[in-house]
Amino acid sequence: MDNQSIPVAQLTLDQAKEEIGPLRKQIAQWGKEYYEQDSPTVEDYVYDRQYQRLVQIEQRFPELQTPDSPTQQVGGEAESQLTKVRHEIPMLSMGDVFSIEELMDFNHRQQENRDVDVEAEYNLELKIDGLSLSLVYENGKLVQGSTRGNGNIGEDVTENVRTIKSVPQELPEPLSVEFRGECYMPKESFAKLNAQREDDGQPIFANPRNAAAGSLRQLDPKVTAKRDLDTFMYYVPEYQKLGVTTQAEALDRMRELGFKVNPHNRVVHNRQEIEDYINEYTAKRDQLAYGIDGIVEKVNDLETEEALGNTVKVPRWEIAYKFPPEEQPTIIRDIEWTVGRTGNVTPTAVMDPVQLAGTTVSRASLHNPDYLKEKDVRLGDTVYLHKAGDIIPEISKVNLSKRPADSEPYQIPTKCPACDSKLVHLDDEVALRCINPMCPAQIKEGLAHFASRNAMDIGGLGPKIIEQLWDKKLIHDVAGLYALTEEQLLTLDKFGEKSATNLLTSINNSRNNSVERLLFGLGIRHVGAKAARLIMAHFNDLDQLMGASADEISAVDGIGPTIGESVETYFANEQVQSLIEELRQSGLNFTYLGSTTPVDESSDWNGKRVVLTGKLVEMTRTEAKDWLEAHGAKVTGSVSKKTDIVIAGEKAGSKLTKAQELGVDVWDEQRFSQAMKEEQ
Ligand SMILES: NC(=O)c1ccc[n+]([C@@H]2O[C@H](COP(=O)([O-])OP(=O)(O)OC[C@H]3O[C@@H](n4cnc5c(N)ncnc54)[C@H](O)[C@@H]3O)[C@@H](O)[C@H]2O)c1
Ligand SMILES: [Zn+2]
Repeated sequence: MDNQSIPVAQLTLDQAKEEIGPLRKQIAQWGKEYYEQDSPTVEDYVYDRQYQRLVQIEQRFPELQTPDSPTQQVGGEAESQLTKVRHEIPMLSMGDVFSIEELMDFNHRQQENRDVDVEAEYNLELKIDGLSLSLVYENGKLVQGSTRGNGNIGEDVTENVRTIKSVPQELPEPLSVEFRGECYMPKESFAKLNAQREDDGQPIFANPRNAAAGSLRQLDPKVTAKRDLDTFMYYVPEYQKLGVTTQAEALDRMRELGFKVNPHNRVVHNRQEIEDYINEYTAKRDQLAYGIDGIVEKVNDLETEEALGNTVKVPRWEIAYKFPPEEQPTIIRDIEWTVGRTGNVTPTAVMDPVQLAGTTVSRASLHNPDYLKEKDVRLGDTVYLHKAGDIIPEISKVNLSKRPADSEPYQIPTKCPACDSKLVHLDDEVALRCINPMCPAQIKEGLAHFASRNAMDIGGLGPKIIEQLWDKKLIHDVAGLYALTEEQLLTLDKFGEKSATNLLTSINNSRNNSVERLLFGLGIRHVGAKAARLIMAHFNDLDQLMGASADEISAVDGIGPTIGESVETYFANEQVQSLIEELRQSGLNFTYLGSTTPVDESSDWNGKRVVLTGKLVEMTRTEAKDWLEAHGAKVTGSVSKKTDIVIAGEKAGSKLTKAQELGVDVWDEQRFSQAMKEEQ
């Protein structure tokens, strides 16, 4: 997607051809994650932006349109193990606009339709953030509930739907009609569910909509029953069967029949009324118990609606106005400092929880003391929170008018929160560090790193287990892992024989790893997975490496003096030497068996061309480069049109300028480090 910077209006046909394939692939992938797996990896408006671009390219170059483009398809495939259901009347998606101007344009175009006489009366409704649901009644009895799926084929969720309290099993009249609406999870239930899942160590849902979808699309209705799902019904395709003529009447009629219908709809006739409604609900949005992501405008007269009809993907009689990305005020309650593996001590703001773009946010990184001082964030301050890069919660600014009178500048700690030793700034780094080698926080992080996938790859040894092993004094360094017994493991919380055996097996297997994994796992500063591989491919044996000088190490192709010195200093340390001896006694393999450190091909970074520029704060350039390469990215020295991402640290110069000129995606360090965390 190299041309992304070029406005669609200026694209040549060749450029458009080049861009459109990968763009479609990306959108289809996001769609799959969102619709089928209920687990999106990007925020909605990241998706929307790319989707809009695809729409525009296809409009400008109709010859590039294909029937399998995501712009021609509704949702995802009904791929789960649930039984499939065919929708006699397709369940469609909806067009969207992002401003009142665009909405007015849509209305004008619609009213100028030569075949249909459109009277400008609209019914406005809230756009509920859930998933579409179809309910079929025969003779007044609920006979089928289904999801939208790809619009033509959905999933049968009848038994699951029967567990939802707001869905009537029987209507007061013997009607045979299909009703449609939204199944959603109230905000509070969503927050509770996620908190529960976090406690249980299960993955959390990205937003209420995905939580609702994940809960409704269950094989076992008992699971659905435990989730707090609710519904708002809003559409009857065969409205004649209800004897109504307008959308507003249809809603009233559904209410009479015992459905839950959202009370906030309003019939409007002009721009002013539309704007009033939008403004009103933009403001009220946060007070609602359920998530809404916009406003739906529908032609009120149902005969007109029918005459306008649909495209293959969206109705011509309705449109969604999407709310702009959010910013929320909240209050700083605490600033927490955490110690990383390299002793890097970083502040995190802890705030009153707020709903931000569909998720509950209560923490945001403040990165380092300089950043904190620059923002002048203080305890008790009211701040505005938004999602940087559409994903990362970030404090945009302090609301000074609300600063308490007795407020004082925040005091940066001088001592390590984990071991109480004095914190320092190493060679002019912005980062604060604890340099106590016995610091428990660092050792625990070090253990987690040692066990991680690209290092010793010890499955089952996560942070919670490490914490317990540490607290029970069962281990104090990585060598201790190899002395653990089943008996000891059985004393851990919720640890049965099976978990104990599994963990012991993975620890045992790790003894045979090729040595570059061990070298990387030791967590020597600047030595990433790739550097470890290059070094061990050259020295072959850990003893050889330990006998080598900084110069000899730096002489290895691809390894610079910083790494050379760091490795030499590390192995010169007596404590390190006795650790290595212990590891040898434990039977660890010290030789290079040919590279086994995998390049992570499933990573989003695989195949991306990345340029690093400027000074990074949380990590060194080498660390960043190694990490990127281990995730399949190609790190190059200069910016060109082929570059996918430029990661710009502080004081970035000409490369940044060039990237901006070429419109290459520029990321700051925060965004990158967040992405790194998400890949772990
Ligand atoms: N983050 C991601 O990776 C990702 C991927 C795919 C799609 N998405 C998001 O999904 C959305 C597109 O999905 P879509 O095609 O399902 O469209 P949509 O969800 O934006 O709009 C259509 C749906 O709105 C719902 N709706 C809610 N209230 C309604 C009301 N009062 N009247 C009528 N319909 C109402 C219906 O279920 C309907 O199917 C976009 O917001 C997009 O950002 C995100
Ligand atoms: Zn410490």
